[in-house]
Amino acid sequence: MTNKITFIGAGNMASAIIGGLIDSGVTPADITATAPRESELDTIRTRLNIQTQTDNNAAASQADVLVLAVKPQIMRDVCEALSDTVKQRNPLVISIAAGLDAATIDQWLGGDNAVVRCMPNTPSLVGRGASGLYANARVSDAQRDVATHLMEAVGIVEWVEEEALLDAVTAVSGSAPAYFFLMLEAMEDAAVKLGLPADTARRLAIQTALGAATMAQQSDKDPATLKQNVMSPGGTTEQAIQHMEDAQLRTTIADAMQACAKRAQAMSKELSGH
Ligand SMILES: NC(=O)C1=CN([C@@H]2O[C@H](COP(=O)(O)OP(=O)(O)OC[C@H]3O[C@@H](n4cnc5c(N)ncnc54)[C@H](O)[C@@H]3O)[C@@H](O)[C@H]2O)C=CC1
Ligand SMILES: O=C(O)[C@@H]1CCC=N1
Repeated sequence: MTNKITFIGAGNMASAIIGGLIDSGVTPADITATAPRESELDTIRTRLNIQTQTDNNAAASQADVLVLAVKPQIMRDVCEALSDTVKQRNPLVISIAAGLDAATIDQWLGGDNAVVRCMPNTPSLVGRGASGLYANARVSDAQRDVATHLMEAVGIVEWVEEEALLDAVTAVSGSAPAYFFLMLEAMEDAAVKLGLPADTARRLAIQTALGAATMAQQSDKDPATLKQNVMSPGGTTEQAIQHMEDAQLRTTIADAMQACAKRAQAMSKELSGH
């Protein structure tokens, strides 16, 4: 990819994506990241050998792709201050901010922009991310490919054709690393109650999660079948799964994901002001 890419914001998500891009062969000199403080930029420049800037407009004036990676609460100020530069340069804009719709980002940037909205997740930090992407009508097929390439540097990419579906993406992948971390916490606690040392329990639970996810990814069998394959009739797993079913774990998960998607919708209204 020969495009010049500018990241507005150089925090966790931006540095994860930049690291992935460099690993996938993008020339570090083609990447610029911005942040208000030199001290933060020093770290990322030394580590990744990219260009850095404290002036967002100077960085955006070079960009073919402009990735907006600041917190949603400051996005309005950041976008409005970039609007003149963006009008002149006309880059592909990719926003990774949670809860801000493409039309709002476009409006804050002055209108008529090609905007891709992306919902990534934190496993992007280790190259195992899952991102949902939505493009507004101004995004060309070539620009879609650029956005796909960019986010595939840190994981898998799934496009949605209706923006509202990004709320479902938030529920199933954006927020979902936390569900699995909760499961790991609970399993470790329970194993300690059964007598195992905490560090042993943690290692076993983490490896099991990794193994189960890898099997689910590599097998041609669906998760229900893989689950059934662990459950010997009259055996131990059957007892555990029956307990989870009786306790309505599926309903709990469905309700939690509904609450997550609902909050994504509400955040969008709060942040965009409509
Ligand atoms: N952490 C997560 O699980 C997910 C985060 N996101 C989104 O990613 C975005 C970034 O999140 P993180 O990287 O976790 O945050 P972070 O706090 O690590 O990074 C934010 C960056 O913005 C910089 N910044 C602050 N003011 C700025 C300004 N005026 N101009 C330029 N840069 C400025 C900060 O110095 C920092 O480098 C957020 O919009 C968040 O909603 C999306 C999905 C998942
Ligand atoms: O909890 C949040 O609001 C953000 C969005 C997805 C993950 N973290």
